[in-house]
Amino acid sequence: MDMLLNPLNRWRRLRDDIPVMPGAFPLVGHLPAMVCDLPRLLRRAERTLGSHFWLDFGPAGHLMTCLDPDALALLRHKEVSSALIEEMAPDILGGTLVTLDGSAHRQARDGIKAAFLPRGLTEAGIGELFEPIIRAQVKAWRDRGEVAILPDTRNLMLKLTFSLMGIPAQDLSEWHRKYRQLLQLMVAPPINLPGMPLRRGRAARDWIDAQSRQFIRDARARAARTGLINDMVSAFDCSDGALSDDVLVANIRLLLLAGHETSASTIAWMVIELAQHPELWDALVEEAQRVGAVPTGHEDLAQCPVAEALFRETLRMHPASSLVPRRAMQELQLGQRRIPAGTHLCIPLLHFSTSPLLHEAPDQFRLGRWLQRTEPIRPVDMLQFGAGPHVCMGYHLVWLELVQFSIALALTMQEAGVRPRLMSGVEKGRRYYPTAHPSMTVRIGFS
Ligand code: HEM
Repeated sequence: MDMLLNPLNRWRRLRDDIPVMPGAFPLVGHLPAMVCDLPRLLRRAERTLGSHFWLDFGPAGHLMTCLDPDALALLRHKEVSSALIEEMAPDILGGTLVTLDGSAHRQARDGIKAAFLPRGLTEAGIGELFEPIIRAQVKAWRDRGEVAILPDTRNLMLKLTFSLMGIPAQDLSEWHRKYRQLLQLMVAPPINLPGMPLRRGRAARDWIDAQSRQFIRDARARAARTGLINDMVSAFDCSDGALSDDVLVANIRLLLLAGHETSASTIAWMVIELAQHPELWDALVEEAQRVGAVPTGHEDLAQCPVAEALFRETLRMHPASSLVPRRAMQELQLGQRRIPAGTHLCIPLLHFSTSPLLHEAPDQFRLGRWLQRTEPIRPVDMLQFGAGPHVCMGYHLVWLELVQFSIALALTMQEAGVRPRLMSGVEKGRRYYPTAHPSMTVRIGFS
């Protein structure tokens, strides 16, 4: 960690009476430590400064980070705005519904949300659409015998996301490259020169948006085609000009991005955990053999409690969205502190997801905490998806695809008499921000 903090920035300062975490670098602030070892940064800040402190997000400025569980209530607070997200990532998320508040947000969300609820997913036959794609991917892994897991789950998620949206899966490797460049904008230094991440990221955003405009034109030309883009275009065209094509393009960009990185990382972690816990693999195989086929409808998911527990525990231990930004619109009480109006806030989902205040033995990967519970899932049990008006729209979709994936993996590998095995270390190279994911080099063998 010491290497990731600036040794020349040691003095303690206060802003609005709240301590600023020392160790920020010029231009990039605490971003190096946030990207490479966020848990340790948060632990150190808590130990030395208490539950409220400022982190320096480089170009995005300082965000007041709160480790008191009261911070979770900010996600539902009427006087807390999401507009800060647009200021922090204008090139990636500008104009998307995740940055809007109040009725503007509701209007944009209403146009899409039904398609992501269990009924919408079932009516559109998403489970049936995904099943052969997932099956083909795990069969390819079985045949190859060993894979670099994250690049492969990203590839799988891109295929699934494209099929969901109704986009033909062409140029997947080019899309991957553009995604990586786009995401770099979240941590890019503000230097707009050729070859720099900022310049490359903006070019990637323009490329992705140009593709989306073409998809929209195609959807309008062939209105009978199915897929989410078609539904979105129809909903937007019915809004009598209230919603422009720019909004549509921005929200397609959001959906392509939101559904890709986060789910790919979660699936990769799921396989890594299965490779590290042979007893969990055995329990999953037993369940897969009992159900006998990959489930396709939401109503079938209840038959797969082990796979569901695996989905929930993987996300609890490895939440893909680690930090959520907000702005206080008026003075707020947060834990023991008064927070002035206008304060930029950071809600560390990663911290709460693995907090002993919310979970017994939080560092242990235990399916039992889900399998043995008798009460229904509460919002705090799925905080990895946020909460309140902006709660993730992809929750039911991710649940479906992760259960489908784990059952398909267990059936395919069991038939071949093999199981997943970890072929490399997992700690080196893992990342926590802007999205959390395992190292690109983690390898899994099937033998
Ligand atoms: C493991 C996978 C995923 C995780 C951990 C995750 C996490 C999150 C979180 C934390 C938020 C709230 C952001 C905020 O409050 O500022 C969010 C919002 C959102 N997510 Fe997800 N997400 C996942 C997958 C997906 C998928 C598959 C889709 C769709 C294809 C999706 C679509 C969205 C959208 C559209 C929003 C914005 C909702 C709004 O602002 O009203 N997500 N997600």
